[in-house]
Amino acid sequence: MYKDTNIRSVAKGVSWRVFATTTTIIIVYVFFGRLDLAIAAGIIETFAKIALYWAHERAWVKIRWGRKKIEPFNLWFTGLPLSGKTTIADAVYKELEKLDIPLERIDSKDIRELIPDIGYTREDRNRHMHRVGHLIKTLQNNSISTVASFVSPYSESRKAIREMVKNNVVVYVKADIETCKKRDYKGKYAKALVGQLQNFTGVNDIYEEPQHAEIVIDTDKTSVEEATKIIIKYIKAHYVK
Ligand SMILES: Nc1ncnc2c1ncn2[C@@H]1O[C@H](COP(=O)(O)OS(=O)(=O)O)[C@@H](OP(=O)(O)O)[C@H]1O
Ligand SMILES: Nc1ncnc2c1ncn2[C@@H]1O[C@H](COP(=O)(O)OP(=O)(O)O)[C@@H](O)[C@H]1O
Repeated sequence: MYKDTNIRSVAKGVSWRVFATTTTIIIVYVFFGRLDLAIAAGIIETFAKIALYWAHERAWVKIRWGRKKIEPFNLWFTGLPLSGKTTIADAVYKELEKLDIPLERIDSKDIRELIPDIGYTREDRNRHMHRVGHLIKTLQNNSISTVASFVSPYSESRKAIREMVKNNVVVYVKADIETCKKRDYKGKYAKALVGQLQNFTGVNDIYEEPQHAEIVIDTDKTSVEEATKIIIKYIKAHYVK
């Protein structure tokens, strides 16, 4: 959130004066044909109206009436490991930053570093999701929208998130399991496939496909750029008008 400072109000007063006073000088000159009168009117007006503009602007800063609270949304990226959640969510976040709305990026790796003692059993993941939901809810209370990316493989935890937060937009980042294995730059599938990782989604744990996702991105057919455009278009149509 940003707050208009005093100096900004003064700068606005000065910049507006350049336009407005030039107009006044032209009008006086056109009507009276006297340049001395036009310049005198311009000088008096400049000083008087910068002060009046500043007072008017600062009074309006204090008035709440007519202000609309920004409605926060939560973009929730779900999908198999290496389906492309982080890549697309990062690109979307970068675009959303340009809209100048209060925004936070929440990625599974950051949260798992923040809350390290959590595993990958169904119970642990659901507990983890509940904490993340609480975090998003707290941010939303301060009008902060979120771009969150988590495997979130179980329908019950996605349902819990939907119930906890406002304006939840589920983006199902879809990729064939074979595609994900090929994208394994983290070496996680390789480890899971030889039994070094337990409860690894897609190998020895299930991924329950979302049935009611607002947006589905098939990354086998859709590029990161195209996916970003689709998601930004949705957000602009529904939340940032
Ligand atoms: N069993 C197991 N052991 C070790 N590492 C694992 C395991 N399962 C998943 N992963 C990796 O952790 C990432 C998933 O974490 P998430 O917090 O998104 O999962 S969840 O939403 O709580 O289900 C996920 O990372 P991403 O590739 O970023 O999705 C996985 O690479
Ligand atoms: N269409 C696509 N959408 C998203 N990622 C893609 C796509 N095509 C290839 N990739 C690659 O797949 C990998 C996905 O990794 P990442 O975004 O970390 O996945 P996740 O967060 O789901 O584990 C990246 O290396 C990315 O460049």
